[in-house]
Amino acid sequence: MINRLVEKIEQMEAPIVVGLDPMLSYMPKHILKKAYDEKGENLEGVAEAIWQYNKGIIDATYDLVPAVKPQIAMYEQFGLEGMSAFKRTVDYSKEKGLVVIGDVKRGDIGSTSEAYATGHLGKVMIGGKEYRGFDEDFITVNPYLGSDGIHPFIDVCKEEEKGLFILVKTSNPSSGEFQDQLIDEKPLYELVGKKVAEWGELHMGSSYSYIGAVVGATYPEMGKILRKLMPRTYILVPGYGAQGGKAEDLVHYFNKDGLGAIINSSRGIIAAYKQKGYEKFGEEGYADASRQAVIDMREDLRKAWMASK
Ligand SMILES: O=C(O)c1cc(=O)[nH]c(=O)n1[C@@H]1O[C@H](COP(=O)(O)O)[C@@H](O)[C@H]1O
Repeated sequence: MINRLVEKIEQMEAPIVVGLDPMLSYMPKHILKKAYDEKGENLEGVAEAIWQYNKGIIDATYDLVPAVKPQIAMYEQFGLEGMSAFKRTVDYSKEKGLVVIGDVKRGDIGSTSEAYATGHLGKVMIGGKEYRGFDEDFITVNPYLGSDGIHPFIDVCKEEEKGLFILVKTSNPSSGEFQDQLIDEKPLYELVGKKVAEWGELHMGSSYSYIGAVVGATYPEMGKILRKLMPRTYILVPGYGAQGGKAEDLVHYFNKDGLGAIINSSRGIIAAYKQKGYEKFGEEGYADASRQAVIDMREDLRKAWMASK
């Protein structure tokens, strides 16, 4: 799957992931009303609205971007109905040829990680028949429990030709509280980055490993160091746009081949119609606004890359 992701990034000249983090406050009124009229003003109605909203964005952007990243918490908050909107979103995105990164941030003791890996990336056999759970292509994983919490995910990825993005340095303001702590004079995120690179060397696609890393756009100096520490690791970079990450900060997350990083934007794309510069689209045109936001992001990244040469 890492090879397919890299190929799609190259073909589309867009190292961009659309983050599908639907929030009710972004939902255009016409979508909410239609869903409530059909399914009732309840969890089922909300789940229907989420699905319709996502479908509009996927239809408007799938020919421009290689991947989407549905963030499971945004669905989970609406219980089973929300989770079924998550699954519909995963399946539909795959039908449209998108690589799906399930942002699930799992990680536990070995046996529990095994079950998470099966549910999100693998399969179960029941009565001699094969069943798949959420079946994303990649998932995000939290490495804090150590190797035995990570190996079950790697094993399933190897078998299924899928992949991981392991949290190394996160984009949030307090990420340094633990991640920047020094151990033998090295910050923890560097130790984790080294470990991710080691796991990655043993699990390679053609030019990059299918064991990737997450490094936030909001810490560009650390991104630069981590890029060098993990040369063959694909880096998923959240924090562009809404969290303040700028295109010029991101050039060092890429290798000289122009590859090695994929930048996520969630609110900046899916709620573009609410933002300055996109007013002309209005609520009805939210999906067209998201398409325009992808085009603008691609241009922003391209310009910064060219300026760095
Ligand atoms: O794993 C992630 O995707 C992630 C890691 C991180 O360090 N920071 C971070 O913001 N994210 C996710 O990336 C998305 C960022 O959303 P926006 O800030 O709206 O672009 C959310 O889904 C976050 O959960």
